[in-house]
Amino acid sequence: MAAEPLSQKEIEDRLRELPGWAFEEDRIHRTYRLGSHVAASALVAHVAAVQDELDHHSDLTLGYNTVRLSVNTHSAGNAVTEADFTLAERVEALAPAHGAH
Ligand SMILES: C[C@H](O)[C@H](O)[C@H]1CNC2=NC(N)=NC(=O)C2=N1
Repeated sequence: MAAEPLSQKEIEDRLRELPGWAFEEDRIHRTYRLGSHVAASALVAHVAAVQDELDHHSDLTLGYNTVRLSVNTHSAGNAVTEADFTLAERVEALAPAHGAH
């Protein structure tokens, strides 16, 4: 199934429902802050499992107490698609249980 790039307006509308997420350079991204490095690592492991489940993978960056996700859809010519927002919503749903904000 070919993923369709979302329009600029669709991206802006979807981002309004996702505080903390932003669009930049053809990607959507968010940085989460956590209470410790181990907590941040646990979030990375959880996100990695969801990404394999969805077969959709962000660039996932672990810092000392931060986790950054940056994603677009390679198969859509590196444009932002519905699949990127599906991943963002899944991560938003699981992040609070890790103490991420
Ligand atoms: C073969 C496999 O389905 C593809 O490589 C998947 C894997 N993860 C992916 N992740 C992202 N972000 N974009 C893709 O197009 C993509 N394609």
